[in-house]
Amino acid sequence: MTKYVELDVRSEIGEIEGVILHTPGSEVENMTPENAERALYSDILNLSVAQKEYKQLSGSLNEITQTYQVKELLANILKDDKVKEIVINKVCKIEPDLAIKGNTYCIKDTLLDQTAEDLASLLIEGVTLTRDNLTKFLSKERYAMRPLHNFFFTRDASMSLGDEVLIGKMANAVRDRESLIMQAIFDYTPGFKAKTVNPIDNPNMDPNCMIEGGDVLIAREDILIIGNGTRTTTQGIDFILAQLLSQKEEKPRHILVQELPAHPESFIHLDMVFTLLDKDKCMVYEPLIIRPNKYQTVHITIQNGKVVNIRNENNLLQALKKLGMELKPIYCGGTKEPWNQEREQWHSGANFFAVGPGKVVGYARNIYTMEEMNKNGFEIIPADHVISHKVNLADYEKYVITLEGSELPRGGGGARCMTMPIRRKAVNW
Ligand SMILES: NC(=[NH2+])NCCC[C@H](N)C(=O)O
Repeated sequence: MTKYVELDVRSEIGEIEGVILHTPGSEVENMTPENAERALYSDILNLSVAQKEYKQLSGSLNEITQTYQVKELLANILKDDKVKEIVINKVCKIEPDLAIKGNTYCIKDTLLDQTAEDLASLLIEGVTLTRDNLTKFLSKERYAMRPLHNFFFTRDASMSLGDEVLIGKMANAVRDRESLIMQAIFDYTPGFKAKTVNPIDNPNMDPNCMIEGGDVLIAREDILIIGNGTRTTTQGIDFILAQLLSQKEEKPRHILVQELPAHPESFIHLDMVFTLLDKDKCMVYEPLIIRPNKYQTVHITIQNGKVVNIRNENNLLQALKKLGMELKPIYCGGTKEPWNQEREQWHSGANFFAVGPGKVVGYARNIYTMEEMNKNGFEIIPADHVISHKVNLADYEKYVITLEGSELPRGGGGARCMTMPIRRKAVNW
């Protein structure tokens, strides 16, 4: 690592100055139809195609900003034997079978014996079960320690909020090790300056507390928009609320909560139905965000360490407008056919990652969404043209860099889900 980075993220759209990625590896293929659901997948990805598409994301982001890879960051901190021991002990705390001597899955000593690089790979890709006794031979499990199938969605297990990093309290145990790794990276990487906040360190944490980064959007320095659904519970949002209250700021701050449907699974996070694109534009899945429906929008105002108001709003856009943020919605799947809206939302068509105001990354396959973006002044630029320097991004005021996206969306997310920003420039509102 070359320079010292102070974490600082106070919007969704400020010019990006650093982002954490994880290139998908063998962990995304290592599942069977039987356990794909347990892995939180609707299908099994083809790794070579997924990696080719992923290169479009990482390659174009490399042209724009400093990128970091989880595996390299992890290997780097594990070089310190003390950190290595702390990390392994923490992993064994959340996956106790790994440390119980005589237990089928006990591999703690094997983990301790690894070099930093190998350990980093094993912690992400998993450790297969050595079938050296009858129980292990007959076991239906392939892994002693399971792969982290979802880690290329780096958005979810940790989130930058100002100069702090909130560690995700994952809804599913299969993703818990991701949070642990991200916290270790922020706590021990000498080149990062960031304070981590982890709900599980709070002795009074509500057992129902769940928070994932796909649900937490920073609209403006004083406005958080948080999805409430299968991945982030009301208790999780109350944890964030309590954090903000403890800062006792004089200036009012706002949390807008958007309730999400539990089905289909493409509604898992708020960023699958709503993302910010520019100072005055956002991407919406219209049936949920704009059209009247039973899913509530709640506005919480806090000031001087107190909740001064909590009320229902008609919808997210109206609530934002009252706070002085008037956003023009661009429709995922176009304006005409609910059929196309549904299809493109399913393929993460609403999930855009902003590298600056009016400069975003998304999937090319969602052609009706792209048509709408184009109508709204965004130039459509294939990632390959950025990587091969066929275009100069500085020539465009507003653009979408497009990733092919036939394989990656089958993992259940898009460009925003695959990026964990750690630093953005202030927005000149
Ligand atoms: N921020 C997001 N929308 N992330 C998508 C994560 C998808 C992943 N398969 C999961 O179920 O956890």
